[in-house]
Amino acid sequence: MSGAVAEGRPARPRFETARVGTKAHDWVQLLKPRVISLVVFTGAAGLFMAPGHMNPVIAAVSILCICLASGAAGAINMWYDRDIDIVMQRTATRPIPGGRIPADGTLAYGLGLSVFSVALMWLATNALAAGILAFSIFFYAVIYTMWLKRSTPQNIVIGGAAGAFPPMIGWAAATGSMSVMPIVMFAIVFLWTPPHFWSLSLYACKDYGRAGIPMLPVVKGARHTRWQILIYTVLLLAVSLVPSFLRLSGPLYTVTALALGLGFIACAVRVLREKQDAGGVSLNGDKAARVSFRFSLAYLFLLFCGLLADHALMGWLS
Ligand code: HEM
Ligand SMILES: CC(C)=CCC/C(C)=C/CC/C(C)=C/COP(=O)(O)OP(=O)(O)O
Repeated sequence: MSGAVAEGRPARPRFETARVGTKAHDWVQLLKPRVISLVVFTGAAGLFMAPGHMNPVIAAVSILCICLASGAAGAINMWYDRDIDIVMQRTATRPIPGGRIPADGTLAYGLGLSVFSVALMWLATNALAAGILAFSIFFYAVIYTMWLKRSTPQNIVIGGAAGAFPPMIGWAAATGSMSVMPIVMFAIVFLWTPPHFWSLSLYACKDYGRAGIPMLPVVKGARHTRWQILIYTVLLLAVSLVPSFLRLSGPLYTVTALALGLGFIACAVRVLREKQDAGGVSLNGDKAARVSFRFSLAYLFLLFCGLLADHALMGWLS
């Protein structure tokens, strides 16, 4: 089965698909390693925030499982999306559209790693962690990639849940149970995903239009997307302060969340005020949106660093 290409889509443009790196490098690229790095960090943060002491070897295996599962889901995503990746400039040189890795091999690789990571998580920790891990793979590979991505401009709002599960998986691996803290961490990543992705989509909009993907700027326009980015950064600031209101974290985290949240809102305001035409399209090469996308990555990393540092400090002081 392959992802259906919408009828009437323009013939694929010619992009540079020259060989990039080695075969081993290509197999690693199928896992979306740079995205994994942040996914794994949020999973590890969930694990380290959990109460009690976890055997360090089991902790390392749990983090490895999140890494492999996230990569597996990324490989299945690349297998299914091979028909649209080839028409988008940003993705045209990926291993499958570049003709360097066969599609069937990618599917087998993704499915194999999925089964392996879930089974290993179950053996090493518990059924709850393995269950949420399996559901995350399913959510990203099937619900987001095969269904929502091609059918609704709310694709990444709902689909963003897939990338928000890792803190819950980390916590479940450490405790075998669920609690308010990992659910708040889930909510933070969930609300972070729209401004993260829509910032990028503002300057990758032509690519998505060409591929027939109903991303928000393609369907509702750039101006609507700019407002949505601002709305979500405000919601994100509010939710990021929940651990402080519930007294689950201390002043170090509160200051970090406030500073980063206000910084992200400032980025969103700059995106909104960017020099633009009547349709909201930037006249400035989407400079503000590029800054906002880069800030989103720093935001999530530093916010969770703040949470961990605060947790360590409170433990040390008590
Ligand atoms: C449905 C949810 C999400 C969507 C649609 C999305 C989309 C994207 C896209 C299209 C890129 C550019 C990748 C490229 O050019 O190859 C990107 C980059 C990135 N995303 Fe996301 N993302 C989502 C969720 C997440 C989550 C949950 C995380 C981690 C917690 C994350 C971390 C990253 C990182 C670290 C990069 C930079 C990769 C690089 O430097 O090449 N994303 N995202
Ligand atoms: C534990 C586990 C399974 C976690 C899953 C985490 C995860 C990989 C979340 C989604 C991140 C992402 C890069 C989405 C983009 O997909 P896209 O298809 O819209 O982007 P593309 O056009 O670059 O392929």
